[in-house]
Parts: sequence; C-alpha cells; structure tokens
Amino acid sequence: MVEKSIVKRAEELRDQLNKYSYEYYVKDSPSVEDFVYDSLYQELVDIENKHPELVTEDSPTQRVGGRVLEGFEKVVHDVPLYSLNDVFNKEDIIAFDKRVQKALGQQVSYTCELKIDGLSVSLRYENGKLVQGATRGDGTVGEDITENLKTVRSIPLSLKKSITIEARGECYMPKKSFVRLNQDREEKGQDVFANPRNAAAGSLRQLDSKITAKRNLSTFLYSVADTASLKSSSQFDALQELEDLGFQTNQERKLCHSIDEVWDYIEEFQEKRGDLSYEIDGVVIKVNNFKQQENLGYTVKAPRWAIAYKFPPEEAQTIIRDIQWTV
Ligand SMILES: NC(=O)c1cc2c(=O)c3cc(F)ccc3oc2nc1N
Repeated sequence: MVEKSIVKRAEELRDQLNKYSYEYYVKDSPSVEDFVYDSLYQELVDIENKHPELVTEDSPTQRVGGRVLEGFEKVVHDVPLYSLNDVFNKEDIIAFDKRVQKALGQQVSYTCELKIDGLSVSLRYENGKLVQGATRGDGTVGEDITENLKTVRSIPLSLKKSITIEARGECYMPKKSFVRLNQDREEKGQDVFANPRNAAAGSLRQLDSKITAKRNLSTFLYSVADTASLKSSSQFDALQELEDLGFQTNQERKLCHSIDEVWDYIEEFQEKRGDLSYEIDGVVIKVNNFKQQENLGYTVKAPRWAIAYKFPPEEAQTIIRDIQWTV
C-alpha cells in the first residue's frame, strides 16, 4: 500500500503538469519556465517508476508511448466524417446562400472558419478521458492512431468536464516545424516533405509514436460527432464550448450575418494567409444554427449546410499579385 502522501503528491504533480502543458500548448501563454515543468515532470517519473500502480491514463508521462505497433487497427465511425463541397469564386458563394435561404425560408447566419490544411482526426472521450483517436479514413472507416495523437501536446488527455463526447478537428504541422523538419531531413540525406499537410500525415502514420512525438504537431478542433452531446445550439457557440472543455480552437472564426460579410472574411484571409503560422487552403462557411443544419441535412457525400471556399494554390496567388503590380 503506497503512503497517502505519495499518492497525493503524484495527483498534485499530474494536475499541475497538465495545467502547465495546457497553458503552453493550447493557450500559447506558459505561466512557468521550462525548467520548472521539467523538474516536476522528473519528480512524477520517479514516483511512477517506484510505484507503477500510481500511473493513470491521463498522466503526462503517458503521452509518449513505449511500444512500436505492427500496424493500425481499423475504427468504424458511428457518425460518418463527411467531406465538404468546394467552390472557387464569389458567384458560387452567392448561389450557396440562395439555395440555403430558399430551402429554409428563414434568415440565416453563417460561421466562417479558416480551412486548416492538415488531416481530419476524431477524438473520443469517455467520462472526460481520451480513449481513442482516429483518422478520417474514407469517412466511415478510419485508422486507430491513439498512441500517436496522445503525443500531440495540444490534445487534452482529460477534459475540464467528465463528459462523453467525440470531437473532430484538424491535426496540422506549423510552418516553422515543417521548415525545420525538412532542413533536418535534408542534412540526413532523407526525402523532404512536399508540404506541411504531407508532413503531418507522414508523422501520424508512424508506427513508433516516439517519432510522432518529435514532430511538434498541433490541432484545431471544430465540431463533434453528435451536436446533442453539447449544450450549444449553434456552431459559433459550440466552438467556444469546445475551447472551454480544453480543446484548441482557431481564434479567427467569425459569425457573419450576410453573404457580403462572408465575402469580406474570405478576402481578408486571402490577404493574411501568408502571415499565419499554419497553412490554410481556404475558408469553411457553415450555417450557424444547428436546427437549420439539421433541416438542410446531407447529400450522399457532403453537408448541404456547409461549403469550402478554396483559395488558389499559394504560388498561383503570388503570380496573380505580381501580374497586378505589372499592369
Ligand atoms: N479543415 C478545416 O479547417 C475544417 C474542415 C471541416 C470539414 O471537413 C467538415 C466536414 C463536414 F462534413 C462538416 C463540417 C466540416 O467542418 C470543417 N471545419 C473546418 N474548419
């Protein structure tokens, strides 16, 4: 039987370390220096080595797994992860708005979000604890990459409320990490990744999660499998609710009350795209109200209540800008 004081100390350390990790990786505002985190982490490792029975699923020491997998198990998504229909110009945005207004016969507000160029992932929590992480796969069957996703520091191992929920979002590699990784690979004579999205996908497909742990991946969560698992009745509120649960959400979201506002948002981020610390390939426009989303429903492959506006590929955009200058 382990002394009460040691059990208590281990619990204190776990909570403190998870709080520091949340501040650093999710809020991007650490409250302590790295050496404070490292010494508390080492103290917890020492206690857990002496008393393995004190190790819990959500201990920060459990983020980097030990074993190398033979392969990935399949995961069936009870609620499919659909893909989005893409549009490429303002006329199609207006047509989308007209279709939605006609179908609903009501006023509609839209939540606009940046379209993160990463990998869709689904995170299942039971009583607030992370139990499974999976890729989108073909939307119905994905791969179990729990071990790898646990190494992504911005993914909480336990939520701020002990609820059962399946969150969905994008796992991505920040631009700086992508450049550093390719420099490192070049020096070692290894193939470089074409873009951050491929680098993130390659990092999440590692059978050895110790490699994934070094790739500095991050996440932006943007929805849940079943909106009934949330208190919110709209997409915009749901993003705040996900943030309050401890997830990282993208702060550039905007609630728009007209398609003109949507277009302004698109133009704003077509300009700002190069300044972001992560790659985006467009903007996702969603009917905000969940009841209205339900009324609109889905086609075989995509929701009728959301559309993805795709930016021209980055190099093309630079060319366009240069042409404008020469005219
Ligand atoms: N890459 C993204 O940043 C992003 C992607 C999607 C989706 O793929 C997506 C797919 C659906 F069927 C419904 C809503 C969605 O919302 C989304 N929202 C986002 N912000």
